Amino acid sequence: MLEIQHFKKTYPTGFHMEIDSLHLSKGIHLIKGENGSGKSTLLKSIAGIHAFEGEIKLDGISLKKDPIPFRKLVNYSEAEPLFPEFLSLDELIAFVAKTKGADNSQITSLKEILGIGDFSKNAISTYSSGMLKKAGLILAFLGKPNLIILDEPYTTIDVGSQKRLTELINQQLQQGTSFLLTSHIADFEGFFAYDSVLTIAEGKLIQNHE
Ligand SMILES: Nc1ncnc2c1ncn2[C@@H]1O[C@H](COP(=O)(O)OP(=O)(O)OP(=O)(O)O)[C@@H](O)[C@H]1O
Repeated sequence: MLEIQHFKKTYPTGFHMEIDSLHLSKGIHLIKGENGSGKSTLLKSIAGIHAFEGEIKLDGISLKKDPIPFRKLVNYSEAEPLFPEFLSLDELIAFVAKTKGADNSQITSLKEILGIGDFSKNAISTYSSGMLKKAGLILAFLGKPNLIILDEPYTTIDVGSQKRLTELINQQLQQGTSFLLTSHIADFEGFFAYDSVLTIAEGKLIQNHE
Protein backbone atom coordinates (compact mmCIF):
# COMPACT_ATOMS: atom_id res chain seq x y z
CA MET A 1 0.00 0.00 0.00
CA LEU A 2 2.54 2.64 1.17
CA GLU A 3 6.20 2.66 0.11
CA ILE A 4 8.83 5.05 1.45
CA GLN A 5 12.38 5.07 0.06
CA HIS A 6 15.40 7.17 1.08
CA PHE A 7 13.21 9.60 3.05
CA LYS A 8 14.98 12.64 4.56
CA LYS A 9 13.57 15.76 6.19
CA THR A 10 15.54 18.45 7.98
CA TYR A 11 14.11 21.50 9.74
CA PRO A 12 16.12 24.74 10.17
CA THR A 13 15.92 24.06 13.93
CA GLY A 14 18.27 21.11 13.38
CA PHE A 15 15.80 18.24 13.71
CA HIS A 16 16.58 15.58 11.12
CA MET A 17 14.45 12.62 10.11
CA GLU A 18 15.64 9.73 7.97
CA ILE A 19 13.93 6.50 6.88
CA ASP A 20 15.85 4.38 4.41
CA SER A 21 13.05 2.03 3.44
CA LEU A 22 9.54 1.31 4.71
CA HIS A 23 6.72 -0.72 3.20
CA LEU A 24 3.30 -0.86 4.83
CA SER A 25 0.67 -3.35 3.67
CA LYS A 26 -3.01 -2.52 3.24
CA GLY A 27 -4.64 -2.31 6.71
CA ILE A 28 -4.17 -0.32 9.90
CA HIS A 29 -0.82 0.84 11.27
CA LEU A 30 0.14 2.60 14.49
CA ILE A 31 3.06 5.03 14.81
CA LYS A 32 4.40 5.42 18.33
CA GLY A 33 7.04 7.76 19.72
CA GLU A 34 7.76 10.33 22.37
CA ASN A 35 6.89 14.03 21.99
CA GLY A 36 9.05 15.57 19.30
CA SER A 37 10.23 12.22 17.88
CA GLY A 38 8.97 13.03 14.37
CA LYS A 39 5.57 11.32 14.05
CA SER A 40 3.67 14.37 12.75
CA THR A 41 6.58 15.27 10.46
CA LEU A 42 6.32 11.86 8.78
CA LEU A 43 2.52 12.02 8.57
CA LYS A 44 2.56 15.53 7.08
CA SER A 45 5.12 14.41 4.50
CA ILE A 46 2.96 11.42 3.50
CA ALA A 47 -0.07 13.74 3.31
CA GLY A 48 1.84 15.93 0.85
CA ILE A 49 1.96 18.94 3.20
CA HIS A 50 5.73 18.95 3.90
CA ALA A 51 8.48 18.90 1.28
CA PHE A 52 11.01 16.08 1.76
CA GLU A 53 13.85 14.24 0.04
CA GLY A 54 13.21 10.73 -1.26
CA GLU A 55 10.19 8.90 -2.61
CA ILE A 56 6.73 8.18 -1.21
CA LYS A 57 4.30 6.03 -3.21
CA LEU A 58 0.75 4.98 -2.44
CA ASP A 59 -0.59 2.00 -4.37
CA GLY A 60 2.13 2.62 -6.96
CA ILE A 61 1.38 6.37 -7.37
CA SER A 62 4.29 8.67 -6.61
CA LEU A 63 3.63 11.78 -4.48
CA LYS A 64 6.39 13.67 -6.30
CA LYS A 65 5.66 12.55 -9.87
CA ASP A 66 1.85 12.54 -9.65
CA PRO A 67 0.99 14.90 -6.78
CA ILE A 68 -2.65 15.52 -7.71
CA PRO A 69 -3.70 11.85 -8.20
CA PHE A 70 -1.71 11.01 -5.04
CA ARG A 71 -3.50 13.64 -2.93
CA LYS A 72 -6.89 12.36 -4.11
CA LEU A 73 -6.05 9.02 -2.49
CA VAL A 74 -4.92 10.38 0.90
CA ASN A 75 -7.00 12.16 3.56
CA TYR A 76 -5.39 13.62 6.67
CA SER A 77 -6.57 14.91 10.05
CA GLU A 78 -4.08 16.98 12.05
CA ALA A 79 -3.50 16.54 15.77
CA GLU A 80 -4.49 20.17 16.31
CA PRO A 81 -6.42 21.28 13.25
CA LEU A 82 -6.33 24.90 12.12
CA PHE A 83 -8.90 26.29 9.69
CA PRO A 84 -9.82 29.78 8.45
CA GLU A 85 -11.78 31.17 11.41
CA PHE A 86 -14.39 33.04 9.37
CA LEU A 87 -15.63 29.89 7.56
CA SER A 88 -18.21 27.49 8.99
CA LEU A 89 -17.63 23.73 9.06
CA ASP A 90 -20.52 23.32 6.60
CA GLU A 91 -18.68 25.57 4.14
CA LEU A 92 -15.46 23.60 4.61
CA ILE A 93 -17.30 20.31 4.17
CA ALA A 94 -18.94 21.55 0.94
CA PHE A 95 -15.53 22.54 -0.46
CA VAL A 96 -13.74 19.30 0.52
CA ALA A 97 -16.72 17.11 -0.49
CA LYS A 98 -16.50 18.55 -4.01
CA THR A 99 -12.77 17.83 -4.34
CA LYS A 100 -13.04 14.37 -2.74
CA GLY A 101 -16.29 13.32 -4.42
CA ALA A 102 -18.41 12.89 -1.27
CA ASP A 103 -22.21 12.91 -1.55
CA ASN A 104 -24.83 14.33 0.86
CA SER A 105 -25.71 10.94 2.34
CA GLN A 106 -22.07 10.37 3.36
CA ILE A 107 -21.92 13.85 4.91
CA THR A 108 -25.16 13.28 6.88
CA SER A 109 -24.01 9.88 8.09
CA LEU A 110 -20.54 11.12 9.17
CA LYS A 111 -22.08 14.08 11.02
CA GLU A 112 -24.32 11.70 12.96
CA ILE A 113 -21.49 9.27 13.79
CA LEU A 114 -19.14 12.04 14.95
CA GLY A 115 -21.85 13.90 16.86
CA ILE A 116 -21.63 17.05 14.74
CA GLY A 117 -24.78 19.01 15.45
CA ASP A 118 -25.94 22.50 14.56
CA PHE A 119 -22.56 24.00 15.45
CA SER A 120 -21.36 23.20 11.91
CA LYS A 121 -23.36 26.24 10.71
CA ASN A 122 -21.31 28.58 12.93
CA ALA A 123 -17.92 30.17 12.21
CA ILE A 124 -14.86 28.07 13.17
CA SER A 125 -13.79 30.92 15.52
CA THR A 126 -16.62 29.90 17.90
CA TYR A 127 -15.59 26.20 18.18
CA SER A 128 -14.43 24.39 21.30
CA SER A 129 -11.30 22.19 20.99
CA GLY A 130 -13.47 19.05 20.64
CA MET A 131 -15.57 20.67 17.89
CA LEU A 132 -12.38 21.64 16.04
CA LYS A 133 -11.10 18.06 16.31
CA LYS A 134 -14.41 16.72 14.98
CA ALA A 135 -14.16 19.21 12.09
CA GLY A 136 -10.73 17.79 11.18
CA LEU A 137 -12.02 14.22 11.51
CA ILE A 138 -15.11 14.60 9.31
CA LEU A 139 -13.03 16.17 6.52
CA ALA A 140 -10.62 13.20 6.71
CA PHE A 141 -13.42 10.70 6.08
CA LEU A 142 -14.99 12.44 3.06
CA GLY A 143 -14.94 10.60 -0.26
CA LYS A 144 -13.33 7.20 -0.79
CA PRO A 145 -9.62 7.64 0.02
CA ASN A 146 -7.24 4.65 -0.09
CA LEU A 147 -5.45 5.94 3.02
CA ILE A 148 -6.72 7.98 5.98
CA ILE A 149 -4.05 9.48 8.25
CA LEU A 150 -5.27 10.40 11.74
CA ASP A 151 -2.82 12.21 14.03
CA GLU A 152 -4.02 11.89 17.65
CA PRO A 153 -7.67 11.31 16.64
CA TYR A 154 -8.95 10.59 20.15
CA THR A 155 -7.63 13.60 22.05
CA THR A 156 -10.24 16.22 23.07
CA ILE A 157 -13.31 14.30 21.80
CA ASP A 158 -15.82 12.93 24.33
CA VAL A 159 -16.07 9.23 25.23
CA GLY A 160 -19.23 8.62 23.15
CA SER A 161 -17.57 10.14 20.08
CA GLN A 162 -14.42 8.07 20.73
CA LYS A 163 -16.47 4.86 20.67
CA ARG A 164 -18.29 5.83 17.48
CA LEU A 165 -14.99 6.84 15.85
CA THR A 166 -13.57 3.38 16.63
CA GLU A 167 -16.61 1.78 14.97
CA LEU A 168 -16.25 4.09 11.98
CA ILE A 169 -12.56 3.21 11.52
CA ASN A 170 -13.33 -0.53 11.73
CA GLN A 171 -16.19 -0.14 9.26
CA GLN A 172 -13.97 1.73 6.75
CA LEU A 173 -11.19 -0.85 7.21
CA GLN A 174 -13.62 -3.59 6.17
CA GLN A 175 -14.45 -1.55 3.08
CA GLY A 176 -10.77 -1.50 2.09
CA THR A 177 -9.52 1.87 3.41
CA SER A 178 -6.09 1.79 5.09
CA PHE A 179 -5.24 3.82 8.21
CA LEU A 180 -2.13 5.34 9.72
CA LEU A 181 -2.67 6.49 13.31
CA THR A 182 -0.75 8.05 16.17
CA SER A 183 -1.87 8.34 19.76
CA HIS A 184 -0.54 9.12 23.21
CA ILE A 185 -3.46 7.31 24.87
CA ALA A 186 -1.86 4.67 27.12
CA ASP A 187 -3.92 1.64 26.04
CA PHE A 188 -4.26 2.66 22.39
CA GLU A 189 -2.41 -0.44 21.19
CA GLY A 190 -5.44 -2.46 22.28
CA PHE A 191 -7.94 -0.37 20.28
CA PHE A 192 -7.37 -2.10 16.93
CA ALA A 193 -5.84 -5.27 15.47
CA TYR A 194 -2.88 -3.38 13.96
CA ASP A 195 -1.11 -4.82 10.93
CA SER A 196 2.07 -3.16 12.19
CA VAL A 197 3.29 -0.94 15.01
CA LEU A 198 6.13 1.46 14.13
CA THR A 199 8.24 3.19 16.73
CA ILE A 200 10.04 6.45 15.93
CA ALA A 201 12.76 7.95 18.13
CA GLU A 202 14.73 11.11 17.37
CA GLY A 203 13.72 11.03 13.70
CA LYS A 204 14.60 7.37 13.14
CA LEU A 205 12.42 4.33 12.70
CA ILE A 206 13.69 2.06 15.44
CA GLN A 207 11.14 -0.74 15.37
CA ASN A 208 8.69 -2.17 12.88
CA HIS A 209 6.62 -4.98 14.40
CA GLU A 210 4.47 -6.81 11.85
N1 LIG B 1 7.62 23.49 11.09
C1 LIG B 1 8.67 23.15 11.85
N2 LIG B 1 9.81 23.88 11.81
C2 LIG B 1 10.89 23.55 12.55
N3 LIG B 1 10.94 22.49 13.38
C3 LIG B 1 9.83 21.72 13.46
C4 LIG B 1 8.64 22.01 12.71
N4 LIG B 1 7.71 21.07 12.98
C5 LIG B 1 8.28 20.24 13.87
N5 LIG B 1 9.55 20.61 14.16
C6 LIG B 1 10.51 19.93 15.06
O1 LIG B 1 10.62 18.60 14.56
C7 LIG B 1 10.69 17.68 15.66
C8 LIG B 1 9.61 16.62 15.46
O2 LIG B 1 8.35 17.23 15.60
P1 LIG B 1 6.99 16.43 15.33
O3 LIG B 1 5.88 17.40 15.43
O4 LIG B 1 7.12 15.65 14.08
O5 LIG B 1 7.00 15.41 16.59
P2 LIG B 1 5.87 14.44 17.11
O6 LIG B 1 6.52 13.10 17.27
O7 LIG B 1 4.67 14.49 16.24
O8 LIG B 1 5.58 15.08 18.54
P3 LIG B 1 4.27 15.10 19.48
O9 LIG B 1 4.12 13.71 20.02
O10 LIG B 1 4.64 16.08 20.52
O11 LIG B 1 3.12 15.54 18.63
C9 LIG B 1 10.58 18.51 16.92
O12 LIG B 1 11.90 18.71 17.41
C10 LIG B 1 9.97 19.82 16.46
O13 LIG B 1 10.45 20.91 17.24
